Amino acid sequence: MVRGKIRSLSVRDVRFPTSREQHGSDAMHTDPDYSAAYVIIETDTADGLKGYGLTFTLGKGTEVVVCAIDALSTHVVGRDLKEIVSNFRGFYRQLTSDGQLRWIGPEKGVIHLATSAVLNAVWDLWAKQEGKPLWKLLVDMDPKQLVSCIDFRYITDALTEDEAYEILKNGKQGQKKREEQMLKQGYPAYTTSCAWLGYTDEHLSELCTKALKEGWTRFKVKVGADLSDDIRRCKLIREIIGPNNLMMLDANQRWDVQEAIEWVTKLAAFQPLWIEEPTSPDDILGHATISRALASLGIGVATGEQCHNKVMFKQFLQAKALQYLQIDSCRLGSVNENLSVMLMAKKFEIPVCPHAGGVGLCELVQHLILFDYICVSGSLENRMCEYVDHLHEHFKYPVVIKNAAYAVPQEPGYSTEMKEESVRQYQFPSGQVWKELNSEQQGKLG
Ligand SMILES: C[C@H](O)[C@@H](O)[C@@H](O)[C@H](O)C(=O)O
Ligand SMILES: [Mg+2]
Repeated sequence: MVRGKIRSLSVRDVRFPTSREQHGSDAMHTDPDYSAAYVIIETDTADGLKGYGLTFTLGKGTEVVVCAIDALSTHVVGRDLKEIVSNFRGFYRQLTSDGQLRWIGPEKGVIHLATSAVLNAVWDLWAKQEGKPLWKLLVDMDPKQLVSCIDFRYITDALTEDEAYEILKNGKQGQKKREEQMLKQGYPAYTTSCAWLGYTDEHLSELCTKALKEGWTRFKVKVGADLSDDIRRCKLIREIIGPNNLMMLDANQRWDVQEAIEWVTKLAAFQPLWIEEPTSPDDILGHATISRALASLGIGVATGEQCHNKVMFKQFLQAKALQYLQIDSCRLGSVNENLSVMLMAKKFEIPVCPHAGGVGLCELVQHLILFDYICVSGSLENRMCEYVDHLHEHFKYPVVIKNAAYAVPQEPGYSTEMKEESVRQYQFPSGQVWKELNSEQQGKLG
């Protein structure tokens, strides 16, 4: 049973020097240090359970998010957990409507990433207190209660509370069977680990060959910086993976609208399933234009990792501007806002294929996509969840991949807890790893 008053909220700046080996590199983020603003909430109960939450960031951005989390903590500390979850919509509204802080959002950018980290910690704690993994907490919840976690303000023209309730009620049909199926076979995944933009051809060939042997059948390739490089790399990968496996492309917002159409048309011969983030993540009509232009080539548009809230997703759906919707567990306002987006996607019949990777994103989003399959979409058609093979060793309950699918997590909580030793080592700038990198740098300079 949910219990206790929140006694403290602390936040740490944890960074991993992934840029040194070009892990995570793409056409716009050439030196990403995968990082997390990592939140811990403690209660006054004697059970010792804590809530862990995070949001994914890159290097320097983390310190700004940490400040925003500190600023939000006044809404959390001193609050009764039962009171929060029994009016979760109200609590969400309170966090996102702070009369002063909303000016630096609202519901977007740094302040929204901070909101997500805080709420992720609350969901983790709630699931732990119930003794269930988060996906199971959601699956077992009554549709009325699920709906009560969602703030419908700004989306009722696309999805009303009654419609959301209907979708969830209908989703009950066959739920047990789908849950068992997931426990047996896991949720299908694709890999992005083989073809970061900064990898050499040799390295990506090695990684692709190895991934194929491990049973991967779906591969994402970074593109967008140089057309002749893209043609060479896509050709190489298509040759390795063969004609029947899936290839997806990701340009990370590099192009203008017309440029995107022309560039992707030149890559069409390699039969990509989608082009991800072809242009600015805010350009809904631009994405719609690209979608229309590429439809006859059989290439869809995917986006969402930097789609900052449910209003944006609503418009993407209304404008038919995406064919694959990529929710993100840490960019949207936690489970609450992700629920609303999954339900809108169901109504508009668009498959949800979550963004993952980074640090912790796979750990978190696996819970959401399991819920989506079991209770909302009920379908695996055109659906898969991203997987990236980095930094899982720092989590207490890391994701498990079996036969290119996410094995269903069993431990109570949202899989957000990091190993204390990792947090200590990688905390910026005082952790041992950063101290050593810093003195190495000083040595080079001196
Ligand atoms: C900077 C990051 O690694 C991004 O390149 C990454 O999130 C990527 O867009 C993805 O789809 O996984
Ligand atoms: Mg991407």
